[in-house]
Amino acid sequence: MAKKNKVSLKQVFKTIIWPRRKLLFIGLLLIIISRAAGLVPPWATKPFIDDILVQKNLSTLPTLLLWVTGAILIQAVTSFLLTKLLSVEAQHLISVLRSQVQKHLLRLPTSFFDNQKSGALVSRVMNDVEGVRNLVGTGLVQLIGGVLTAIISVGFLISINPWMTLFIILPMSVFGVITLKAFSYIRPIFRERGVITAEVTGRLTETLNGVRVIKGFNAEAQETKIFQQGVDKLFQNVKKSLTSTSFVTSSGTFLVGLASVGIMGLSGYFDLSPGDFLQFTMFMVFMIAPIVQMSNIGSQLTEAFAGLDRTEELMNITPEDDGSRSLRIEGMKGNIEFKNVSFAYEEGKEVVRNINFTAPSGSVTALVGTSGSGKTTIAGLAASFLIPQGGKVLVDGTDLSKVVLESYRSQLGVVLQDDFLFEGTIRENILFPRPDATEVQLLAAVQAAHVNEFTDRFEHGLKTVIGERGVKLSGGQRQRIAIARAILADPRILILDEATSNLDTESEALIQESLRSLMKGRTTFVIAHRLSTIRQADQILVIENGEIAEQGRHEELIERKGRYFQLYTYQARI
Ligand SMILES: Nc1ncnc2c1ncn2[C@@H]1O[C@H](COP(=O)(O)OP(=O)(O)OP(=O)(O)O)[C@@H](O)[C@H]1O
Repeated sequence: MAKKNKVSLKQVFKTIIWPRRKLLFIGLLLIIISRAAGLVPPWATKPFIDDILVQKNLSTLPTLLLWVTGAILIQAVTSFLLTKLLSVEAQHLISVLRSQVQKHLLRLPTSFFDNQKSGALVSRVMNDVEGVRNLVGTGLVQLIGGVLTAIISVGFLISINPWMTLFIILPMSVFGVITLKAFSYIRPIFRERGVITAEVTGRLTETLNGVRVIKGFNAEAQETKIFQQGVDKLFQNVKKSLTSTSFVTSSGTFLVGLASVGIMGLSGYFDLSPGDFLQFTMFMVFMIAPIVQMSNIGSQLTEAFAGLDRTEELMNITPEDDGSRSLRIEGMKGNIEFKNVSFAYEEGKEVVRNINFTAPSGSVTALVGTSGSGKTTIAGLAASFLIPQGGKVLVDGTDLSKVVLESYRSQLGVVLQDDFLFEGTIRENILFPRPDATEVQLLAAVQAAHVNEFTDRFEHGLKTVIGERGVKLSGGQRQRIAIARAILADPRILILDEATSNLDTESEALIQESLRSLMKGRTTFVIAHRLSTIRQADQILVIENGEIAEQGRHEELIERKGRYFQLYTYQARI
């Protein structure tokens, strides 16, 4: 599972900085040029005041103006290039990282998603990696540039007056220590912010998805309260970090002010010329400004690291196909065998046990039983979504837990109760497992699933857009699209969770027919709710408390007058 991870500087350097060393080097070069040019105006103050203003020696004025103008121009051009080069690369990196995280996420086992809010995961994919903008973007380079400018400015300051320089370096060192302390305090706050944002986003997504239930139970006020608590938590977090960042900024301002007061006093004592005084003050500003700026950039970098910490945590979760699976099943027949299978979601709490049965290639196995008896779990085991803790699931005699998932799942089709359809056209939704299918194959699937019976009535036929921005479909129509999709995918093994919703007789008949086309010739596991499906099944497994209570065909089981007979007789629906 997830390790609590803290991204090390070394790691960041190796994976993010080093691969972009050329670009960052150019950035650094640009920043050096820009900062060097930035030093020209303060340097120019001394000759301007002492020679031109005081001595009235105007001959050097044009040269001086030219120098300053040139320096300003260089600064403008370099800052433009810096943004263009580095910010673009930073944004590119963000998109690469987002894709990597999304890809990793999809490789995680379904059990991972059982315990996560989808909105929270969205936030982790989209927001947590944003921070690298500050690492690769101008942030890091500015930081280095700032340090360089500060160092060069100190050199100039010493050349003007070493004692006065010492006087300003002291408060600045205090400031440096305060800043460092503040950042180590802020980093966990930023990390926590990511967690809170994800939580709040997750809850909000759930609220919006479940708006009918919320309204139905008149629970708006309660949801609002929960959301308010969430955003307040976020606010408290931001407040905490704001307090420390503003403390850093204010202490910076105070110490700078203190240094200026000292310089004023000392310049009288050391008897500086007006030009020297102004030059000193300007260089001082040039030394201090980057240090203050560094505190801002520092907080950006801290944020970046906090986000990367969280991304790293996600990336460290072991994917379901972690390389330990090595067998591929070529030309699958689709014989499935459960051998003494047991499974527990939580340690020590087995929900299915001692499951033994064979589902020969092309047969239909109906799973029936009361709610919570373990039907979905057994289907999940057959679908390779779950791995048995005891016993084996064999596919054509091969242990499924050793099979490369992609090689198995490419032969698997899943049609679930509330099968999800994408926002898009009906055509796209059917083509989604097999985008390269031919028109003939598509239309065959459409006909077999009786989708054309309602799409023919639509103006745009199969190209009708469904979902939020399109036509709303009935439950039965959605099911038929899901069935057409599975027919087109043409899997060897099919997992079917039959919808429980009651349909009118005509739709019911159409769906039955569609399902018949779908199941034909495929090894099917159906969590069955309809008697018509159950009657057709080659074998019925009656599941009770995680075990197979009875097994056989409909007629046999009825004759046996056991558990199945009870279910069949006493319940309107199984
Ligand atoms: N992700 C999970 N984590 C922990 N326990 C789970 C999880 N999913 C199911 N269970 C538990 O496992 C048992 C079997 O659940 P399962 O979903 O397989 O039953 P089912 O027969 O399919 O029920 P239903 O007909 O109501 O869908 C139940 O007691 C359920 O609480």
